[in-house]
Amino acid sequence: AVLADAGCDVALWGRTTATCEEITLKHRNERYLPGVDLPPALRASTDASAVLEGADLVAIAIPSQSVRATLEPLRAAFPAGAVAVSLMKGVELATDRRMSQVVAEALALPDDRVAVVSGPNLAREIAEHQPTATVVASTSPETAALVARACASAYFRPYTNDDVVGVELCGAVKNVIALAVGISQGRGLGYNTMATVITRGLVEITRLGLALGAQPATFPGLAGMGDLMATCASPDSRNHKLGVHLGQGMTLNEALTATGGTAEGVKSSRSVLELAHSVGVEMPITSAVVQVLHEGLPVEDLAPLLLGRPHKAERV
Ligand SMILES: NC(=O)C1=CN([C@@H]2O[C@H](COP(=O)(O)OP(=O)(O)OC[C@H]3O[C@@H](n4cnc5c(N)ncnc54)[C@H](OP(=O)(O)O)[C@@H]3O)[C@@H](O)[C@H]2O)C=CC1
Ligand SMILES: O=C(CO)COP(=O)(O)O
Repeated sequence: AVLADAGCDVALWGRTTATCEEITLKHRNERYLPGVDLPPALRASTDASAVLEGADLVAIAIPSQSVRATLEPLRAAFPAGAVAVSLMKGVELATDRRMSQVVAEALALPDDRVAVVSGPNLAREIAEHQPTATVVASTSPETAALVARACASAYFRPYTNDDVVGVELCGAVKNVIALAVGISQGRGLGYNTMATVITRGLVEITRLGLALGAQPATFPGLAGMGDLMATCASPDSRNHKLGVHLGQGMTLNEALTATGGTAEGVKSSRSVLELAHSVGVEMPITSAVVQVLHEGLPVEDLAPLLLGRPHKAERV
């Protein structure tokens, strides 16, 4: 819808016939965006080859852990010269790879034909044309500029960036921090706790990013602080919501069912922590979230675990 509103000729590929027909004929997607009118020019089909034919730009928006398996069969149909755009905010569990790396590998594309879009971009608000901005990152300035031109509209403002590593890590790790904020809110804790988790969460994101070669300026930007704020503040965020359910005492399975949709931080928390271990970076909030979600740590032990660590200077 963003691309169509920006003037692009857009075809969608989906795997469900009824959803594709609903989008093309009724300009609605009631399951994912109830009540939202989609641009009438949007058309959708389950025929991937037909949708990909002649495309200049291919935007990919599916759950991170399904990207490789979904894209590999499409490699032969991927249009020569087209740019792939990753909208995913996760890290592949089996390989600890960022999504632009998975996309490039699955489609056999060079880095300069891959871009990443990430920022404070909650889907429903965008679908309602509420103003927001985003970051378009690519190792190629030409590719980033092409994607930015394609998606810019009266309600959607893209900024280009060459720091793909930083932008992608911001998008993946903020989901883990939003889970921690949700857990604290589910336990009835207030704004001091929320601000502490967000601020120290940004420190974790920055530390990991710098160790992996990201640029410092990315972290206070839209993909970093911007998306962290949106996701941790919004009751619509799936990661935030799932954290609230856990904080209120649900098991992980109960919380996944109650939340619905994809909460990327659940799986990516593990791959992010593995990445941190691989470069010797300490991520106490991420580690505590992994322990609550996957290792049986009771939610009431999360805060004592974090606050009981040895005291230290703030900028370490
Ligand atoms: N929603 C949001 O506000 C934002 C999401 N993102 C990121 O975009 C990515 C996709 O998220 P989102 O769109 O919310 O995810 P959803 O869970 O809403 O799924 C989106 C699409 O992925 C398809 N899908 C689901 N599971 C699979 C699978 N196993 N294999 C292939 N396709 C599948 C769905 O198809 P079907 O209907 O047939 O199941 C649907 O068309 C995530 O990485 C997320 O972090 C980024 C910014 C904002
Ligand atoms: O990434 C998002 C907003 O920028 C969406 O967050 P959730 O995946 O938690 O819903």
